Amino acid sequence: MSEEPVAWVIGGIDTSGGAGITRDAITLADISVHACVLTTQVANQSHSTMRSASALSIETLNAQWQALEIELPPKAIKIGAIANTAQALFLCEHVTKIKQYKSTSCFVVWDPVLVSSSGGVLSELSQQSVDALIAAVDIVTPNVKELSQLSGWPVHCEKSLLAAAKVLIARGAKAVYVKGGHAHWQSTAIDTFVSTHAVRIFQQPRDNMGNLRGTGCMFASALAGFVASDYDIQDALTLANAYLHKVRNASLLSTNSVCSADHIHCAELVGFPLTPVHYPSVRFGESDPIRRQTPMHFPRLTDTSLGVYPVLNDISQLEALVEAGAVIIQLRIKFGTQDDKSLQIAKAVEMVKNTPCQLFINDDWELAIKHGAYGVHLGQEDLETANLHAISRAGLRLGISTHGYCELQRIKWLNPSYIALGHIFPTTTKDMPSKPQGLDRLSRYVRLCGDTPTVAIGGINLARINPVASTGVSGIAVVRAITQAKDPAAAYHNLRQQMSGGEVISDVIDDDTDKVSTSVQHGLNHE
Ligand SMILES: Cc1ncc(COP(=O)(O)OP(=O)(O)O)c(N)n1
Ligand SMILES: Cc1nc(C(=O)O)sc1CCOP(=O)(O)O
Ligand SMILES: [Mg+2]
Repeated sequence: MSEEPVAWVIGGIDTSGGAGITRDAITLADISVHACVLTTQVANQSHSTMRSASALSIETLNAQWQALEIELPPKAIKIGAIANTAQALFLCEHVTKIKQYKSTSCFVVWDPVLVSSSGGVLSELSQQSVDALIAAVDIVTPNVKELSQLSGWPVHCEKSLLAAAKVLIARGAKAVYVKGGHAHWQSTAIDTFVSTHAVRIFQQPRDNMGNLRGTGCMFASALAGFVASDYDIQDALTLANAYLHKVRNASLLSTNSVCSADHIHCAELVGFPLTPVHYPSVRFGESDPIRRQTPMHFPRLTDTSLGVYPVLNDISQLEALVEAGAVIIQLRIKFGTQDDKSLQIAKAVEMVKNTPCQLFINDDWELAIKHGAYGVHLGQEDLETANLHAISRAGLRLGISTHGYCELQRIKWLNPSYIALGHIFPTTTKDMPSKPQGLDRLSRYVRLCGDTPTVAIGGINLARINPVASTGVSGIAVVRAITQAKDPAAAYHNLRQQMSGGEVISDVIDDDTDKVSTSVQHGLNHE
């Protein structure tokens, strides 16, 4: 059996290979996802014309479904062209069932291909079957024209686009992602995600779009593939958007594409998007609070070789760690009155005065300004309420938490002093709504941050610190590994030593960080 996650693609065969399930399978292979293909119809077409299309029977569609269901269950399904109402109702019923009885969840994308990119009408579905399908799947990915057809509303500007997407939500859609590639009113390429509780706007420079076929298929199959690879929906959308941008760039640059005929391009294989240039900038809704004003810049860090970054619950361990040589320390006081916090922050600022230690205050940005701290650390939720201009005007540095591609691409707008990347391993210090990222993702995030210093956080201890350091992060933040140590300064010293090449016992992701840490500590003591 394949080690790769499995995604099913259900749709038409485009005989030219430019779009349809052939293109879906190529896209999934390009991002290391195993594709199972179920055919709804055969569309006899070249890149420029469609001659005819013949639908497969429900029996044949069902036979394909049954052949796969037990042995190759999908983590995600991408549905493309559906030939007729009977097929739409079949898919509705089976998607609903597979989502109900599967122990692992199955994410379903419907790319509502109503007209082929070579100009042919691919399907006419009854309103009832369209509505049922919209409500059965997890996300619908129309372009502007398809959104207008599905919603029955004219779409001619951002406002009407949002209104039409909300019409689909009101009809039972869980989420809609509108591809703005051909939206004539946009000067940049803007894709809009609308769900029952969130709006995300993805923006790319408008490249010369060329005549690349199958981009809708590629986006939706890449989205299914990234969800099958365990990315959450907003990260999968960010990655699929970046993947498409990379495909477009590569395909238009290519001069020897064998598919290039009459200026119609076939997509190049490009693999996982790794470089910042392919990634969209992201806004959390039309009125994202961090976009209230022009792009901001926070002061650079004085020393960017951060090393071990102790995150302390109060000031009791601060002096010892400053003396141990910590280049950066965070005061993260979660309990107590404002008066008590104010007192501790004032004392902390005094304690690091005339030392090289860069002191960050977590959350309490007003107290940090009041007492003249070096910097402030804020999470995504804190950004909704903090006065970023006040922090910037006061000359404080800003560190920001992120937990994946989407948040990372959102906060780049602020040009923070450092970007925190978490949580890398399981942690018991706080409840995390997201999954642990692991080392491979961490390496990729570090690359995406470019010149901005990075900090890894979450479940890092003596056993794990060396592989974390190998990813190239500028700093490694720890809470328990220092605050729960008998001798915090010695723990800091050991972590720093291990970071630069000591023995590594294990790189397992488990929830037993303290045990691993203790066993390595003993190992070092015996040396
Ligand atoms: C270095 C570093 N990274 C992440 C965090 C977490 O910040 P936030 O998401 O605001 O959560 P709280 O710390 O406030 O619980 C951090 N504090 N430091
Ligand atoms: C405070 C915090 N923020 C995280 C994030 O991912 O944003 S993880 C985390 C807890 C880190 O604690 P420990 O080193 O004890 O695992
Ligand atoms: Mg916070």
